[in-house]
Amino acid sequence: MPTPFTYINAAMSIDGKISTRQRCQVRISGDVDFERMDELRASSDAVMVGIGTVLADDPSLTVKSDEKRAKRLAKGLDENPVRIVVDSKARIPTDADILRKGAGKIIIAVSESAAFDRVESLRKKAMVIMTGGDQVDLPELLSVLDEMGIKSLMVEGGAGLNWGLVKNGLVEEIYSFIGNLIIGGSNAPTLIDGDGFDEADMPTCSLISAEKMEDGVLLKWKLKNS
Ligand SMILES: NC(=O)c1ccc[n+]([C@@H]2O[C@H](COP(=O)([O-])OP(=O)(O)OC[C@H]3O[C@@H](n4cnc5c(N)ncnc54)[C@H](O)[C@@H]3O)[C@@H](O)[C@H]2O)c1
Ligand SMILES: Nc1nc(=O)c(N)c(NC[C@H](O)[C@H](O)[C@H](O)COP(=O)(O)O)[nH]1
Repeated sequence: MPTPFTYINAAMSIDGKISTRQRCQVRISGDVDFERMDELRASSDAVMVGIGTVLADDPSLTVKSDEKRAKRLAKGLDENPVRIVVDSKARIPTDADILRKGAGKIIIAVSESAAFDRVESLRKKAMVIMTGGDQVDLPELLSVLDEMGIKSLMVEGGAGLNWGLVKNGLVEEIYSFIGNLIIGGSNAPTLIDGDGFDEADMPTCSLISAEKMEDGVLLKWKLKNS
């Protein structure tokens, strides 16, 4: 089944954490990285996050630069990419920034385990795609997105969604900015959490580039998915 070109973009600490043990947002990267992230958003058909990220960070996932939004409009695109939340149980608050801020299509991906009334109230604010029994079926979801014309998909975390996508062999590239701080804590989320791989199943990557950026480094990896 065809799926979009899917890549993860994240910022992590020296010790691989993407936020604190309390799951509080931490400023890991500086303005240069946020500008790069905005460029990626503007050049992608869609941007996706997990519900954990919405509940922790309340992102809007909009393109921040007026110039980049104008460029998208000039190309006949919406000013923002399609914004997608993977939210198996339809837990997203109706006043989440993603539902309130910015123009363009919003998709909430739920599973059959989501409460009917939650799903119905979300339908008033966003398009709802239902896949999977207890959890969203990520391969099926990505295939539906591809059929809808979404050919490039930027994933902005968090740790659980990143795991689900990598485990299913759906991620082609990972861009991680490593900032100059140490967060620590065995319960702080890392770039990829979940159950973890057995050694025989660990995906390997080839390094696309390593670039010094501010007081950190931007690593770009290509996964060798079988
Ligand atoms: N530094 C960064 O670049 C960055 C970016 C995004 C998020 N974060 C941090 O990550 C943390 C959130 O990560 P998280 O792991 O708690 O939440 P998450 O955003 O990864 O969402 C996880 C949720 O996705 C849902 N899900 C549905 N179907 C799934 C499937 N098939 N596989 C996996 N998940 C599925 C589940 O409900 C799961 O609880 C926050 O602390 C946030 O600040 C950091
Ligand atoms: N590149 C990057 N550097 C960081 O230091 C950091 N903490 C994030 N974290 C990503 C996170 O998901 C943010 O919450 C969204 O980038 C916010 O998105 P909005 O501006 O609300 O659209 N990302």
